[in-house]
Amino acid sequence: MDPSGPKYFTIIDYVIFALLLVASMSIGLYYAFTGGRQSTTREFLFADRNMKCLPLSLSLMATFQSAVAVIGTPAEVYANGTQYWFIGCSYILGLLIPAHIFIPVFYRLHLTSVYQYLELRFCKAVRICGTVTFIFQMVIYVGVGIYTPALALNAVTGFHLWGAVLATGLVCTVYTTLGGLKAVVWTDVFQTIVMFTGQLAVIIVGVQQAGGPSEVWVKVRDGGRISGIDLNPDPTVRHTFWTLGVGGVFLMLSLYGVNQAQVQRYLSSRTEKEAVMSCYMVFPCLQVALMLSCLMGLVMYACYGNNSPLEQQYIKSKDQMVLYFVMDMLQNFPGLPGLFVACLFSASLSTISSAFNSLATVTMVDLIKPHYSMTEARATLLSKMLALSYGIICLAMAYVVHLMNSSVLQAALSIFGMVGGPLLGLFCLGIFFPCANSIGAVIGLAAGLLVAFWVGIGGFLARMSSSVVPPFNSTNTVAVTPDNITITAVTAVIDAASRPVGLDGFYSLSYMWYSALNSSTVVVIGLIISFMTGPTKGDDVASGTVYPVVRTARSLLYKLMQPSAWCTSPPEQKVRCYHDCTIKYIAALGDFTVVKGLVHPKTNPVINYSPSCRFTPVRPSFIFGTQIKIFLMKSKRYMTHPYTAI
Ligand SMILES: CC(C)(CO)[C@@H](O)C(=O)NCCC(=O)O
Ligand code: NA
Repeated sequence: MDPSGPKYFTIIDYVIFALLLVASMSIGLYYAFTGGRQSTTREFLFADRNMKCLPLSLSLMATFQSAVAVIGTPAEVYANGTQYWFIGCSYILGLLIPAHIFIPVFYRLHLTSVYQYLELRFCKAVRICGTVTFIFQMVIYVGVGIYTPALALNAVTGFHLWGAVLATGLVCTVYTTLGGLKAVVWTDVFQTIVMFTGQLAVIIVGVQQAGGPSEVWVKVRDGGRISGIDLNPDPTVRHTFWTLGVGGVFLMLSLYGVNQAQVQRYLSSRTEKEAVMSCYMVFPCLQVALMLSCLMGLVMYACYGNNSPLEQQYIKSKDQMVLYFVMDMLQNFPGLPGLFVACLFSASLSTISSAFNSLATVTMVDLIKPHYSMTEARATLLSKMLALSYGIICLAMAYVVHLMNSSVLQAALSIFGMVGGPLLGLFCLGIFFPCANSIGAVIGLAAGLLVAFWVGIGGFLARMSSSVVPPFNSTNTVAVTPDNITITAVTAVIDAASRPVGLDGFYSLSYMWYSALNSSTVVVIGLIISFMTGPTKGDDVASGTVYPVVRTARSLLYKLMQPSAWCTSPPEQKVRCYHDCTIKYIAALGDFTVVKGLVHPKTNPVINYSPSCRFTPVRPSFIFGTQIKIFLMKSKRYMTHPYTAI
């Protein structure tokens, strides 16, 4: 291994990199000139609402998997071992909950932007607050996403920094602007394949250079890089099972449950079932992505051990490790460095394009359309101009990120928690708490953002000041204390003394808890303010905007415990439903008759109903699902209460 100086790209590397950009552009152009030629907003922003589950799931994964994860995760595993891998546990609930709670609610409301939900459930002001918060979140995130690969590339290969930033930003802006969501999704698919291929190639060559898989295993095991599950309940420890596996669920919910970029994909699928399936399929894709990046960290450790290029001062930051490793290991494999750089840029392009498209959507749908009426052609043109202007704003943001300096993975995940967390809380307040009102929602969101920035910035400053005066840690103590017995005692004392208390304790909260903390703040403050200002009454909540948690749980429990109570009698009388929801059962209680059937009021509003029923008041324990209004065909009389549907 020759560790000296920066390595340079060969012509093949440049060609491979250029091919990636050309291919992505071509996909954009293809969708600009086929189908409806992107002439309607429905096509430009929702891919004609006709997407299938496989491309959607790859695209869903690609959106929040950027160069940040590709170079940040291996650097984390190299430095601190495989504890981070436990974030994979959070994917289970982090995808099941969106699939079965958020998708059904949003899909059935036929939304165009997820913030429209906030207006339906609360009011216009809440919608605008939500939209602005989202724009803020994505613009910062994209800044990190564009800048990260360019910086790493620049530091290690001498590739021009702002040239790379501009190339990514421009290519991405062009194909997003021309090809709409179809181009975004299909470039995501292509770019995901390039990303996986690049990572796999580096891992394979790396393992070979390190002397084979068993050698890698021995080295990482002896180097203490295989972490067992850490069940320490202390919330200030950066990575434990609890911070990653439980705190991570909230992070995942803010990304996969309520983020416009993802919800837009769910909404663009052909059917609700397909949307749910695509959410399920994200699980294996994310696990593969996580595995590849963790393995890369281990292989890197096997090659360098504790002799990291960072310590040898070949590079300046942890985030340059992966590219240094790639250039170092692959210099005798012309084309492979180019493939990996393509992998890195693929990861970022797929993120940036999704962000541009979703930003254009919300600006159009939430901020412009409700206030100015315009023709479809003008609206589409404006959407395209918006995608373009966000491209330029994000390029400017990349420059701001350039001025800050922290580990990119932690920075990105902190942004998700600090801005995405309060947004998650806002949606949870609406979906799970029928009593929450608009004032509660706005003040709750403000409180959540306030706490987020207080803890986030407080923590950042605290870390900055503590890194000036390096704190004692156990390794320092071992080095200076000759006697083993005193080591433990001294370490324990220092640990106890340095455990942060009071406000410092608050500031040292693990960044993996940010999403959970901030979303809970919004819910708690939102509920308190709602109760103080007069909670919303059940009947005043727009139908379909609340997820009936208690009723769903009760009906599940009921079905489990008393399945025989569901009896069906021959249908004879018609019942008409005037409610926009799917009805599976109509339970007419009193004499306990249940009619089974699947009804959608738009397509088939009539359901057969047994005549033996009398319309006596419902016993509360038998309410299943939302209440519906039904119409008796025979008597032409509206019955609003005795019938419920699930
Ligand atoms: C979104 C998660 C946390 C899911 O593992 C992951 O993709 C990740 O760590 N992303 C970091 C941000 C980024 O890659 O842009
Ligand atoms: Na991506």
